[in-house]
Amino acid sequence: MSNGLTFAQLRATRPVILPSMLLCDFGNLEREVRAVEEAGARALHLDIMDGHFVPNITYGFTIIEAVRRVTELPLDVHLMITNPEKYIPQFVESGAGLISIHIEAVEDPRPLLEQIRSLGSAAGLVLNPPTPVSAVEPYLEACDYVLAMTVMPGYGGQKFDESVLSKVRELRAMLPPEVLVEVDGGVSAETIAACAEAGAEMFVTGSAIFRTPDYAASLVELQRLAQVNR
Ligand SMILES: O=C(CO)[C@H](O)[C@H](O)COP(=O)(O)O
Repeated sequence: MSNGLTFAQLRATRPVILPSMLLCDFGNLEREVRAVEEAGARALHLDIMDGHFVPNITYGFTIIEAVRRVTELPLDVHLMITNPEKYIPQFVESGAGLISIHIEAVEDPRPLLEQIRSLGSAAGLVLNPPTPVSAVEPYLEACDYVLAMTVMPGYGGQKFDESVLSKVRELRAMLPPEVLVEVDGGVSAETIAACAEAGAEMFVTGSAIFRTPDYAASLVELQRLAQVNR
């Protein structure tokens, strides 16, 4: 199976809401993937945590491969791990169409971003709430998207950090239109419009979908609120 729509095809459908599988029922993974796809999701977000870069531990290649087997949606794989350079090819092989790495995890992200692109996936650079935009600025031309974390990474269900909105604005002003700004953490019906207004066009949402009774209704509402006229 292919790794789904290309990033360019996905970008053409922005704004994009990405359900974060971290919050799904892993005992029914296939059913959850099919449910969000049927609800209208056009891409999925998968969080890889190693217990070193972040305190939590999630899952690895096996789960990415399992999700890849049941959907052709693009998989946006967020690496919250130390030494991401050891694992990029295997994540691409597992089915990751988009891969993001943390600026805080590496000395120089450029070779990794280039490697991700050379293997045919879209390359993203992530910054945590305390990290300034100046830290990622030298590498922006090697990125297809930049993920501004709106919580400290590690767990779903945290409170959205409003102070990150100014960084989203700063990034949007700096980046060419084809490079997208993504937000992740506490993104909900209450916070998504402010993110969109600041310039975000990719929205990772865990609780705001998986902790609601009707995934389709939640996705439609988030999609409506993310629509801003530029
Ligand atoms: O990266 C993450 C946590 O580190 C998750 O993607 C994110 O927190 C999603 O959950 P929620 O929308 O409930 O905040």
